[in-house]
Amino acid sequence: MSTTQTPPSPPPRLPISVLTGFLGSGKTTLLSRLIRDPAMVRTAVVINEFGEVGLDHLLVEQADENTVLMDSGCLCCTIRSDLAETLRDLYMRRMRGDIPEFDRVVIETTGLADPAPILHTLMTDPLIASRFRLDGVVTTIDSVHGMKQLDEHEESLKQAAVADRVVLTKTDIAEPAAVDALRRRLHDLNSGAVHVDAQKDQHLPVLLFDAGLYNPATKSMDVQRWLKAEAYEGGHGHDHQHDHHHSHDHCDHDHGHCHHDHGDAGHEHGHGHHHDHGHHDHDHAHCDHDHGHCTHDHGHGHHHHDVNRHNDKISSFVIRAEKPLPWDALVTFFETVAKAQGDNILRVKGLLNVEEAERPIVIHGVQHLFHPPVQLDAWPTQDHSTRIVFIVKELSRETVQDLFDSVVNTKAA
Ligand SMILES: Nc1nc2c(ncn2[C@@H]2O[C@H](COP(=O)(O)OP(=O)(O)OP(=O)(O)O)[C@@H](O)[C@H]2O)c(=O)[nH]1
Repeated sequence: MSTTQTPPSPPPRLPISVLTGFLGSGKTTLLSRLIRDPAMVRTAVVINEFGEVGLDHLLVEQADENTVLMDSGCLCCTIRSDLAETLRDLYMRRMRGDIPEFDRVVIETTGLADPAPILHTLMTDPLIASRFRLDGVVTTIDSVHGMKQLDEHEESLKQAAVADRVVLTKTDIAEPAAVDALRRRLHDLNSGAVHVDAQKDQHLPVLLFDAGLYNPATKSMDVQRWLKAEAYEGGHGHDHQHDHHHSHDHCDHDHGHCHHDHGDAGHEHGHGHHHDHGHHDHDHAHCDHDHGHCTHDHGHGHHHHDVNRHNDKISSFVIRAEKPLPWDALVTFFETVAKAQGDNILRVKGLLNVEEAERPIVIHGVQHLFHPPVQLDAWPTQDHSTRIVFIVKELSRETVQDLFDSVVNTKAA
């Protein structure tokens, strides 16, 4: 057989990272740092306006009025009429050779954007979905105002809830106790996200990108790193292992808090400092609550997302089943949950043990839309249970679990 008979394989889909975050939370500041970084070579960054990232002295070449090349090798382009058109256009110009080849895209969203429709576009527009894949959502959170924004703006909550990477900004000007309280709240909202500190962390491109299922470092599907079911179930130990160097001390810090809360909280309150801003009083209230809650978690080995200490409408949990499940039943479950609760489901990620399949199956959904399932080569660990992570709004774990039990009938398992 000659190799010429092999049909050409489709070009690999380019990873897209969506950068979101509330108004003024530091997206542009983060981007202007990123585009100067040599590790951003062969990255196309879609920004709202050139002016805001201060490109002038870094500019190497202007490809056209919408696109410039930086001396870091990063390509910057401004958004055209809408995101879908911008991406299609970018891809075509890359194909034609009008602009340098790029291997990755980063998209800046506007501060008030609900990320779900953006993720929707990426998944449903046929031309986009066949050429790009969502690598991950990066969300900037303002350490000074973030707590208040989470309280008052649902978009801010959603942005934090769907994040794969949470970037805490302005930690240089926020009270350490407020930053800690914010970290704990973010951990409760979405415990699988890796936390990055915009002020302290170096090597941002490495920390922020390659959050998806495919791990370019190992050239394989890294489902453990991506799914992080243990983190959503409150299993702290596992998370550390799989966060590897990316999460380093911040994530340790997060988790450490739940263990050391008593001491830390005592310390924070004992000092009675920083009542200079109104919102700090507010933070303290959160801290008090945190303190008690963590005791509860550890004392009972309880899943801490069930009771949301902030009354956030958003929560995350894992549905788990030990025995292999019939594919039909799983499909019915996903269809039913999507139909009944699609608007309340922000993200679903799952590793499935399917009766009819020899190997594990991975699914990934945003609201009522699901990516085509992917079959892995092997189970990542000895644990062959089905684990489905749900990040939801105004939807209880019981509702989803009941539906799962009634459709998939695992109660006896
Ligand atoms: N001290 C400090 N200031 C920061 C940090 N990050 C951002 N800022 C400042 O916060 C303000 C808002 O930052 P931007 O980067 O413009 O925020 P943005 O999210 O792009 O804002 P919008 O485009 O309005 O949504 C600017 O004055 C920044 O200089 C940080 O880590 N520390």
